[in-house]
Amino acid sequence: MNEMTSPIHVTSEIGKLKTVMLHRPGREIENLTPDSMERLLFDDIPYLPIAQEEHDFFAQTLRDQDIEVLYFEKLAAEAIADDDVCKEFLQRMVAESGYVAGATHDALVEYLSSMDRQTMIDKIIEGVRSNEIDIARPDLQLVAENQDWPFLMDPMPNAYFTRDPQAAIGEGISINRMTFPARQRESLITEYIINHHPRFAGQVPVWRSRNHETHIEGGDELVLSDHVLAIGISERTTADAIEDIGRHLFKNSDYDTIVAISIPHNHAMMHLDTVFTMINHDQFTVHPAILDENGHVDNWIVRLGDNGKTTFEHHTDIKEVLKTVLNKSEIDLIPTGNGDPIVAPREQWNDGSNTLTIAPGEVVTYNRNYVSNELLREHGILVHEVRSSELSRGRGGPRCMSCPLVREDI
Ligand SMILES: NC(=[NH2+])NCCC[C@H](N)C(=O)O
Repeated sequence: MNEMTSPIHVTSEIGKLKTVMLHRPGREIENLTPDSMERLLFDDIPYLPIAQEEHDFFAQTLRDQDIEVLYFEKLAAEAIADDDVCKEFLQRMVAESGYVAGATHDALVEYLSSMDRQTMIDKIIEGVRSNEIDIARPDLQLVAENQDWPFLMDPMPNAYFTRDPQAAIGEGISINRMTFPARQRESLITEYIINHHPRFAGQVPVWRSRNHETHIEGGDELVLSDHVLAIGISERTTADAIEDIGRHLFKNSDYDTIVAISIPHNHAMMHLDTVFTMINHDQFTVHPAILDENGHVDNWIVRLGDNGKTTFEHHTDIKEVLKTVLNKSEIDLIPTGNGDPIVAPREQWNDGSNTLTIAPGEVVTYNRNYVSNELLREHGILVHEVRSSELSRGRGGPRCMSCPLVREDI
């Protein structure tokens, strides 16, 4: 199958983007509080109406480039159109929210079942407050555990970072086991979209499902070419998960090489794509803080050896590794914030390295990172800037906020 017939087709980070999945931030954002935001992986509370304006501007910027924009929440509502599928989905969603059976479980299922499909999905993402439903005979869980917590079902404020719960690779997808409870239910929604939405059902190989103990997130999964991936070993992605997805890809797809890159395990750099992105055939952005004084970073080339086992080779010179695996004579690594000791960390914090490439040498970035943007232009890149005051408070930029589903081959 090729990009014309397959619902998913992503053989690079840079091929002309044709179809992308976004989520428009909704009332889940207004369910953040100072007490919950850290656990919900936010550093501040965005002002929703402006965040939505900014997000609409982002979506329109993509549409203006002839990119088809699909919305996660809409696909989800369509995926559960069938009554039995919807029932099963609700059962699993409420269970993963902490209620396997009992009065609270029953009340939540009944409450959500009374809504039309779109309202139901929006509500699940928004979260359900304790005072929204009357539970006549509370169960032990409600009485003993939920006293001080205002939610029966937690909001999913990170849903607008559609990059992470899944990643399109070739004609297939990885449906990700997320690291933190704050995000784990997002990929349950993905699972229903892939298994039940008519656009995808039965047509998309799943390279790795969310039924795993070790985790991997889309922000760490970079598709460098039609046979090479780069995957971050990070706060969110374990080496075990990388080898696991490698075993499946090496056997069942054209992918034969993974460059596993070790990055610091911290909140500012939670995924590889916050410090390293591909923007052209031979150009990358890189945050200088992941490199040592020689410009090196620990990385391993993972391949398939004899007898179905993976092999790995340790390297440090990432430039040389990229030249080898991509078969290029030169690689241009463009430092975030021009490598300045103040500008680089400041702009990285607001996703100055998190570029979404929409065609070779053409990217979408946040307008606030003006030093990095200027530098990209000096390196010959065409930059579309989008508004970023409120969206950036969730620690994600244009790459995090988008899940490419179809790109042209390069
Ligand atoms: N691909 C990315 N870098 N995504 C950023 C996600 C940010 C989100 N608040 C989280 O911590 O999960």
